[in-house]
Formats: sequence, C-alpha cells, structure tokens
Amino acid sequence: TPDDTLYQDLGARSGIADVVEELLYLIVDDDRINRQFRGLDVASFHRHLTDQLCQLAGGPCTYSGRAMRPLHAEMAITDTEFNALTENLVLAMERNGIATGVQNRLLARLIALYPEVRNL
Ligand code: HEM
Repeated sequence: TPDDTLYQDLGARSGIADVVEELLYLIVDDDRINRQFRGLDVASFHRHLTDQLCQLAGGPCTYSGRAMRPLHAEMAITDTEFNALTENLVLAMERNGIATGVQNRLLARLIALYPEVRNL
C-alpha cells in the first residue's frame, strides 16, 4: 500500500481543496503575481491544482491538467514570483490549521517541480 500519511495529515481531498480555495483568494489580492492569473478558469485551476497536490501527497487522485513545463514556460516566472506563490500557499495552509511540519512536508515535495515551473 502506498504511503498516504501526508495526504491524511492535510485533511484528505477536501482539506486540500479548502487550502487551494484560500490560495486563490490570496492570489487575487497579491499584486506581485495576480497579473499572471488574469482570465483564469478558476474552477478548472482549482480542480487541477487540488488533484495535483492530492497526488503529490500520496492520495488517491490523478492529475489531469496540462504538463507543468510548457504551461508555465510562457509566463517566464521569476524567483520572486515563485516565492510569492509559495508564501501564499503557506499562509493558505496556516489559515486552514495545517501544522507547520505538515506544511513543510508538502513544500519538500513541491520543490521537485521548481525546475519545470521556472523552465530551467
Ligand atoms: C511549485 C509551484 C507550482 C505548481 C505546483 C503549479 C501548478 C499549477 C497547476 C496544477 C496548474 C493548472 C494546470 C491546468 O489546469 O492544466 C497551474 C496553472 C497556472 N499556474 Fe502554476 N504552479 C506553480 C507555480 C506557479 C507560479 C509561481 C505562477 C505565477 C506566479 C503560476 C502561474 C500559473 C497560472 C497563471 C496558471 C493558469 C494558466 C492557465 O490556465 O492558462 N504557477 N499551475
């Protein structure tokens, strides 16, 4: 059986969906990055990011969105923008009562996607 401890600690798919919803509110209010998200299909983004985080955390989800590298390449995302989004994700988890250690376990898995998102 796959290790789904992190998925469970994040509150399963509904807990992750709540974090992603909060993240969306924070993005809209963040002038460092919101211009990148103009015209976003909110429902589709919410579903895809929730599935991706769920899968990364060892949960029973399958990411069905676009590939990370081509999708983000055209945005020419800077380190500052990457860090701003990460900061918002941490705050979104904080607001949903996710413990710091659990937050860091998710961030550790997400950082593996850094080269793809930055197109390095
Ligand atoms: C580890 C970091 C990141 C991950 C895991 C990630 C993940 C994702 C995922 C799963 C989607 C949805 C793809 C789809 O619906 O097909 C997406 C879309 C998007 N991401 Fe990221 N992302 C990251 C970093 C960033 C950063 C730093 C920015 C900009 C500041 C950004 C901007 C966007 C935008 C604007 C879209 C929507 C594109 C569209 O629908 O046309 N992402 N991202």
